[in-house]
Amino acid sequence: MQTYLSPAKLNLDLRIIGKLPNGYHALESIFTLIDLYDEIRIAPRSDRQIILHTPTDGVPPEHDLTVRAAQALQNHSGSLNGAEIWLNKKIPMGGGLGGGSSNAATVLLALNQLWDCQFNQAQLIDIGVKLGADVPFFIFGQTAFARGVGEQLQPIDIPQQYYVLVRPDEHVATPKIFAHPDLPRNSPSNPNPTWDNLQPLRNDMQAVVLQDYPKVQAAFHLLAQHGEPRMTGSGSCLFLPCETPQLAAEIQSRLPENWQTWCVKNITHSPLFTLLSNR
Ligand SMILES: C[C@@](CO)(OP(=O)(O)O)[C@H](O)COP(=O)(O)OP(=O)(O)OC[C@H]1O[C@@H](n2ccc(N)nc2=O)[C@H](O)[C@@H]1O
Ligand SMILES: Nc1ncnc2c1ncn2[C@@H]1O[C@H](COP(=O)(O)OP(=O)(O)O)[C@@H](O)[C@H]1O
Repeated sequence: MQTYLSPAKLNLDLRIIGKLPNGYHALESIFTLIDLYDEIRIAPRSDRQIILHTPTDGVPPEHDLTVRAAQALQNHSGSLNGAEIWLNKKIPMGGGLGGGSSNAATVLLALNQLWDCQFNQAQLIDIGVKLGADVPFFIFGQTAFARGVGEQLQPIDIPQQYYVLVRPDEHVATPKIFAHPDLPRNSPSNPNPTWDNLQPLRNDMQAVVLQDYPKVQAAFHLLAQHGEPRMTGSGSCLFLPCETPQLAAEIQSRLPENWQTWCVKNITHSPLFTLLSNR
């Protein structure tokens, strides 16, 4: 049985450029993968049952994005197969790291191969976006500039970076931030995005989160003593870019011991990239 690594993401830059007809916000964002992974083992079954052997606290198995992704693929392909799934979660949930979306993308890519569905990348993205706005990026599987709600993707070159990643002890409700009256919603669109012309990088959701969540603000100010931290997605995780892994480790060692912290780096491609033979 194969083990698949399901990576986390950071939004290195995130701008809100307007609203879409369906009320969702139109975003432009640099997404990168980082080397913090959940592990997923999958064994195909010859009946249609989908069994998650390792439910996560607080997530009923039928709501788990691994199960929902497998069911979505069954529905779209008409496959008569099923799957047994084991999920070892290491990516904190609800922190803007996209773990659930990554798990969904991993299951779609793996079962597309194991069930021989032969969907190409664009077809899997169409199936995936209905499970969550970040799923298309994880199927795309490489550093990307995203538009729309995150489903229009193009590759973008970015430098190798190391990050101190911090999970403040606070849960930020994404819908509340998108509905916030003070959220900026009119950043100009960038027709030709590059790493250089997007400087200085920013996250349009950050100011309202810092304003409303004191623990995120406190973590931000402490990290700011060592560099220029930013928030990923709608938070609450913060990352501090560092030029070397040594510097990241040294800064991490000076942070309060009761904080949840990691030293991570960006990776150019997902470990799942090779599963898409039919790009
Ligand atoms: C902000 C981002 C950036 O990567 O990441 P996360 O913080 O979730 O990791 C995503 O766009 C998060 O998209 P997604 O994960 O699908 O958001 P959900 O929690 O499902 O959205 C909750 C609610 O936020 C609003 N919403 C969401 C996305 C969007 N582009 N515009 C919106 O207005 C909608 O009202 C939606 O019902
Ligand atoms: N396999 C899964 N892993 C993580 N979260 C999941 C999963 N399945 C369902 N969820 C739900 O999705 C929510 C968002 O999770 P996640 O993608 O990790 O965070 P975020 O959207 O902040 O990046 C979780 O709070 C949880 O309720």
